[in-house]
This record gives sequence, C-alpha cells and structure tokens, in this order.
Amino acid sequence: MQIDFIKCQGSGNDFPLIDGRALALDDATWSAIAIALADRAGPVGGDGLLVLVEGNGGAAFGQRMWNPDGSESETCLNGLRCVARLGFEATGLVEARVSLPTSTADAAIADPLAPGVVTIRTDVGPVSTRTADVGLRIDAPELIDSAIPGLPSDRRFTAVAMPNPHLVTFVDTLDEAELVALGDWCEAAPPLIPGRANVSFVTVDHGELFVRTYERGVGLTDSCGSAMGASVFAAGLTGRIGFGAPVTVRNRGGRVVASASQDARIAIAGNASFDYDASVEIDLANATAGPVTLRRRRDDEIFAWQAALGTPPD
Ligand SMILES: N[C@@H](CCC[C@H](N)C(=O)O)C(=O)O
Repeated sequence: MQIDFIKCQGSGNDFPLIDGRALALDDATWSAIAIALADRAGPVGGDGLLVLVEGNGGAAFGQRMWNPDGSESETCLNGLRCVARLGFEATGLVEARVSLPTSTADAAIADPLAPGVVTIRTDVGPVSTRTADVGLRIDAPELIDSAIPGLPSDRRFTAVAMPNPHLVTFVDTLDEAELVALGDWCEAAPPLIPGRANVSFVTVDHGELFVRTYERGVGLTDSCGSAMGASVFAAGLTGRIGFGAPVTVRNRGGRVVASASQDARIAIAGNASFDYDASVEIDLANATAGPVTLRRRRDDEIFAWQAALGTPPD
C-alpha cells in the first residue's frame, strides 16, 4: 500500500505521522505500518508511529500511537503535540480536546519556545500513582520514592501512570548502562510488571530537570514526553520542585517547559516540528517500507529548531 506521512519531532522524539481519519485500517495493519516505518534501518525511521484519528466522546480529533515493536501505547506526549498541530491544521481550531485510547488531553497553540518553532501546550490528567494503574503486581497501593521489591535495582522509584506506565528515579549521576540494563529487564515483561514500563533516570540541577528514558517498545530515546511529565510530577511529589511552577525539562533531544499540580494534572509546552512530507510504499506482509517519495522539505522548521537548541544547521 502507498501512504502519505509527515516526518515530525517533538523535543527530538521523532515519528512518522499519518492522517488516518479517512483510512479504515485494522489494528494489526497499523501495527505492521508502525514496524515498517519506525524501523531505524529502514528508509523512514522513528520512535514509533503517530496517527491522527477521529475524536471520541466529543473530542475534536484523536491520537493513536504505536511503538516500533508494533505495540500500541496509551499515550505519547511528545507525539501529542505533533498530532494536535496536524489536527489544528485540518480543522482550523487553535485549541481542542483530544481523545486518546484510555484518556483525554487538552491541546492549544502556545507562544513559540523560540523564533520559528511551532509550539503546542498540552494538559493531561489526573495521572495516577496507583501501582495497579502502572501495572505493577505488588502489594503496595502506590510507590513514591520507594524501593520496589523484586526490581533488580536498589534505587527508589516513583511509579506513575500517564496513563502509560512510568518508573522514575532521581540520580546524582546518570549511568546509561545501568538504565539500559533495567530497561531491558522491564522489556522482558517480568511477572512484577508484565505490561512493561518506561524507565527514566532524572537529575535535578538549579531547578531544571534532565530526563533520560528507556522507552517501552523502543529502547533508549533522545526524549520521551510522558516520561518528562511523570518526572515533573514525581519531582513535585518528592519535594524536589514546587507544584504549579513551570520548570525547564531537558533531554538529549531538546527541552520543554512543564508543570505539575498537586491534583495530578500535568502541562507541557514544547515544539511540534514538521521536517518533511512524503509518501511511502509499505509491504504489509513483511512489515517493510520503501521507496519514499519526498513531497515537501520543511528546512525552515529544521533550522529554527536547531537554532533553538544552539546547534548549527547540518
Ligand atoms: N515517546 C512517547 C511515549 C511513547 C510510548 C511509550 N514508548 C510506551 O510504550 O509507553 C512520549 O513522548 O510520551
């Protein structure tokens, strides 16, 4: 099949994005498209597949998101900004309620983070710290800055359902090998957390957060929006930052400005950058992609984002 897509990124989390509102495809087909398009060894590559869909329950439009391994996630918050942007362009709205598989979010065009950078604010919640919602098979009803019996780590974690599952720990120094080992352990769907989890190591410096995440279904990524949201909430719950105040959250891919409230709502403002528009042939039987036909390059957006990060254009 031939399909049009936009290659987009939010805070360096990059995705092929498809307007699926007029496409009647079943979940197995979307899963195969995700595997084909997100494959880093293929012609597109990404941290998953984003799909703009019709909204449910009065929402203006909706989002679905598949990981590169073909599993569907409950949410993707860097992706939500890109989906919302496409939804706004399709509907003429500048703010909207967005439906996700098990929750809703509010999205609105926001003041640019930097010149030329399309910026969207999303508000989600209430998020949950109930271990059952996170998918942890454990006696404790919630885990806030606590050791997790059975997890191969002595660190203290906060478990948050965004609603996708997150385990967040605050560290003095970021040990990537340790993060990968723990992420790999969760990725094997152990009895403690059979639905797997996104695992983040977070440092706090002068009121700013740096978040490094091993994503469920992906591995190490340059950025994960729901992890940044979970980290800000965990930082508030553990007194590392104040509730209500916007904080800068950095990662390998960029930065967002986020805040969490005591009643478990999380706001994130960040970029929703479109890099190029293209169409691609997908072999559904083999879940592979190619060739790609480029329709439009969006170099202005690429350069604006690079300038915002202080990196010279390639
Ligand atoms: N990168 C995303 C999260 C994507 C889903 C995640 N891998 C999961 O399976 O929960 C984000 O920006 O939130």
